[in-house]
Amino acid sequence: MEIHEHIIELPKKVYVGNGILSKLRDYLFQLNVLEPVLVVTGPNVRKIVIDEVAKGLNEIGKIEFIEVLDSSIDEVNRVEEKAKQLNPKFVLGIGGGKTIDVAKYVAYKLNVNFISIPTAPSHDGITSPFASIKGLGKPVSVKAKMPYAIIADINVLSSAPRRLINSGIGDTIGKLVAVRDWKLASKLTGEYYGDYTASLALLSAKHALSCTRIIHRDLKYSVSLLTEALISSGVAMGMAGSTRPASGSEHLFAHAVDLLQPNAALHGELVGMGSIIMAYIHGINWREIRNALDRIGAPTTAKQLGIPNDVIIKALTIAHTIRPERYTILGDRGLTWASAEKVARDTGVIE
Ligand SMILES: NC(=O)C1=CN([C@@H]2O[C@H](COP(=O)(O)OP(=O)(O)OC[C@H]3O[C@@H](n4cnc5c(N)ncnc54)[C@H](OP(=O)(O)O)[C@@H]3O)[C@@H](O)[C@H]2O)C=CC1
Ligand SMILES: O=C(CO)COP(=O)(O)O
Ligand SMILES: [Zn+2]
Repeated sequence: MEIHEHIIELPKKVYVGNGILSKLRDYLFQLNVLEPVLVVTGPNVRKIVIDEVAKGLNEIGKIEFIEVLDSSIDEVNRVEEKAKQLNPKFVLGIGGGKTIDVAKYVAYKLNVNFISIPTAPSHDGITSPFASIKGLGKPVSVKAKMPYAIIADINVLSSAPRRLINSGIGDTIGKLVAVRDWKLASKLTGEYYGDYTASLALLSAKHALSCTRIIHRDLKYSVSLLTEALISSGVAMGMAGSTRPASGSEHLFAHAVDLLQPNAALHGELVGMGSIIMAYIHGINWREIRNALDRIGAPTTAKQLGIPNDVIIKALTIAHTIRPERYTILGDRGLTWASAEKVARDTGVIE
């Protein structure tokens, strides 16, 4: 068997627990965080966590905050300009996926340490060495910095709006399809398939499925399970050196919808919906995925998201063009309009 040559990137420390943001100061000392520090956050998040964060950062020394509105290259450039003036030793990203991506990408460009402090369990970029930046020419993620450390406060994460929590479940359930696509590609094209990283991604998906059964009675425990699943999916990406274990045809559908109708839905919501359709095409248990998403109130129909049927069908017909180098069940030619309409109707995604 040929040995695949690769570099494994992993975070140095991962702190997970209830109310641990109050110990931010201690963690930063443990991590030898040196000033100046640039804190990248978002306008909503800043209001929610600012007091706790400010307390923790008080004794560090020179700190500056910057708020980002989206994960566009323009926002990256703005944060980078600020960073160049400050010359930070550490960049902290505090917020949802977009904020973390911008912070992570700027830290990568300037080669400074990055600490990931998620405030919503909505995506697996919490730990991955990749960032989704809009305006770089492709709707998919690019190489960025593996977080030096992650501080995941379950109190904060479980207080996030339920829609964001559900979205993280959708992003994670997507791995059931992504791993299928990867295995298929390895059989058809000879692409390297990493058994270990694929298993890790699948394990995350299985735990996300369990979350859908227990979240009604134990939100905090479910969010802690989900957070670990998101972290280990990110670790799978770091080990694989690519997002392959975590992103297949279900993500291509999500990226395609995002291109056709930007901001129509959260990333994980579209991934969840894409997973239903792609599982159907793979011939695996798509009903289990749909039922799991229904159970938690995550969207399983285009109507729930206010997305017109034509957008869903068009997205399915262009999904294979989004990342042609990554083979999936959609093949090289993708779906015709008629077959896209049929799969979307058969799965109940469109009426
Ligand atoms: N790098 C990677 O490997 C991955 C990247 N992604 C990317 O992540 C992004 C999706 O992230 P997602 O988090 O879903 O969306 P956003 O980052 O857009 O966050 C959605 C909203 O939630 C708010 N928010 C965050 N935390 C809280 C909280 N605790 N309470 C109240 N509001 C909160 C944010 O506020 P505010 O306005 O303050 O930001 C924002 O308005 C996509 O761009 C996707 O491509 C997804 C998966 C993997
Ligand atoms: O969202 C991701 C993993 O959940 C990253 O996927 P992409 O590489 O397709 O952007
Ligand atoms: Zn994703």
